[in-house]
Amino acid sequence: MTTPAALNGIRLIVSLILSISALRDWAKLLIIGSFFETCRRLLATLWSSTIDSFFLTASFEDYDDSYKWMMIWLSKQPSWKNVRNVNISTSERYLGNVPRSEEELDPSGKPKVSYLPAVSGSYTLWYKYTWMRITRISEPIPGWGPNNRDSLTISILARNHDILNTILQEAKKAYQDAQGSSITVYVSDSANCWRELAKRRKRPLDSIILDPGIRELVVEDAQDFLASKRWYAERGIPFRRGYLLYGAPGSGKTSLIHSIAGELELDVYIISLSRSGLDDTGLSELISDLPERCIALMEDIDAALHNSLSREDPPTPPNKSAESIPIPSPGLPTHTTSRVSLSGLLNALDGIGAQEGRILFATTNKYSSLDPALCRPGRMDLHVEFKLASRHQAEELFRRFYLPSSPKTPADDDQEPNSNPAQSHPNGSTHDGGASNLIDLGVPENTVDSPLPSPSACSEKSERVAPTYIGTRHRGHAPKLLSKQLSALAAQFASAIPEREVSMAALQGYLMSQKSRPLEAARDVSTWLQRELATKKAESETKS
Ligand SMILES: Nc1ncnc2c1ncn2[C@@H]1O[C@H](COP(=O)(O)OP(=O)(O)OP(=O)(O)O)[C@@H](O)[C@H]1O
Repeated sequence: MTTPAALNGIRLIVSLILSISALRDWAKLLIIGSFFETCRRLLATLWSSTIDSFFLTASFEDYDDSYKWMMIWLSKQPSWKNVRNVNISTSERYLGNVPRSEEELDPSGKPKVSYLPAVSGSYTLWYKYTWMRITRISEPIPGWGPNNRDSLTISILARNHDILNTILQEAKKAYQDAQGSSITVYVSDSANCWRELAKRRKRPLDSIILDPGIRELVVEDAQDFLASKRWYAERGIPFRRGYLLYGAPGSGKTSLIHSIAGELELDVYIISLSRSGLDDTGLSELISDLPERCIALMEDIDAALHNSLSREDPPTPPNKSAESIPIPSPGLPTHTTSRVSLSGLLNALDGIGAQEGRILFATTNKYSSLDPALCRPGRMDLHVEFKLASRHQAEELFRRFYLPSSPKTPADDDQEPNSNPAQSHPNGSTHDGGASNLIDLGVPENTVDSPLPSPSACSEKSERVAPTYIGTRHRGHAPKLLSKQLSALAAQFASAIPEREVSMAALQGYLMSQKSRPLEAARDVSTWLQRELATKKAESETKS
């Protein structure tokens, strides 16, 4: 209870304080200030709740695919082109590395410029009679040095989510349409996280020329597997499938896997067992982070075995620095200090089965050197052998290589001027009247490029100094051949190829050297072949 004496005391103190004029002024200031601050806060709350009820705000972070959707969508907006202060970009990075369609490329094949929101810029845009504000912010990521994280914020003057949903659907579709023609390839980084390496155009399956039935065997098996999820679940069998493609180098193993990925619309995750710093735990992490439907690819698994895998955890090699260990396969890290053990790999492969719908592809050139435990069903269910080129493959490769890329005109079928290329003029022009312009190789006789000219061969007997080079030059396009001519040339080419002696990659390399000269390609293949086989023999003698 407050006694009257205490009340009198308080009253006395207050009147004493108020009697000091400065204190009185401060009190007034305090009250007025508080009043205005309260009003300001009220107004701010009112404003933000008004904004919230009229505006929709959505944020997109650059680590999420939706950011790429929006960037693509924005770059395609007609009204966006009128915006001032934009970033001009020809880089694929901001647009998710999606391959551009033909309309988005300039005549030289380079991407046309894209207008992108400038960093720290705000823009207003009209879309379907709706006003919106777009802000792009770039902020440093703490602890990641100069790396920045981008985000895009879109505020739309709308009461409900319909317009945002429409934009998102449209943006996603634009992205997927662009992606429809490509597959994404991922690799793991040193922190054992998957990161996008590249987008690759889908390779048509029929461009992989194998012995009859092989391509269909693998593709149909994979298709059937993906469609059998329930079958596996009902029987309690882990929903997994492993393919081991083995055989000659350059026979199309990797190409087939990428092509199948395109056919099945699956992304490819490259697991490099020989990656520096990778150990059993890291491998399990990587595998458990794979998405539900994808292709996990382990290339040259024998090289990884040879270099880094053992039954037990391998000891650190004495007196041998990580840098001195050779690289097992191209495109992968240059040095290996991988500490993956075979048992770790086997466990990880079984772990793959625990996840739904993953397909594992492994390739090797040394089938016999693989541990039987690795190859057993359940880990590698289907083993497919890839051999050196057969005559059939050589013929098909030739046919595809010189197939005209422009659409076939009816005139091609109507005019069949000279179906026997052996009768054509040595320089490639035919002598049959009206259709002679269909084949005009435009090269003088005896000007066949050597596929791998020695530097000295390239630089000799020329008055002006000829460029010195190794490799084959890329020259123009082949003349248009009629289908009969193409078949005859392909047969002539294939008849010179011995069964299973050279790889498809070597044949492709030879045809590249004759890119615009199909007649010479068929005519001179024997000469090239002799050289090729002699080189191979010399190489194998050096090895043994
Ligand atoms: N069967 C084939 N059909 C079409 N092209 C082929 C075929 N085999 C190889 N090639 C061509 O040869 C090149 C190398 O092929 P790829 O990398 O697929 O061979 P690989 O068997 O995986 O070789 P490696 O075992 O050395 O990795 C590619 O450019 C590919 O186009």
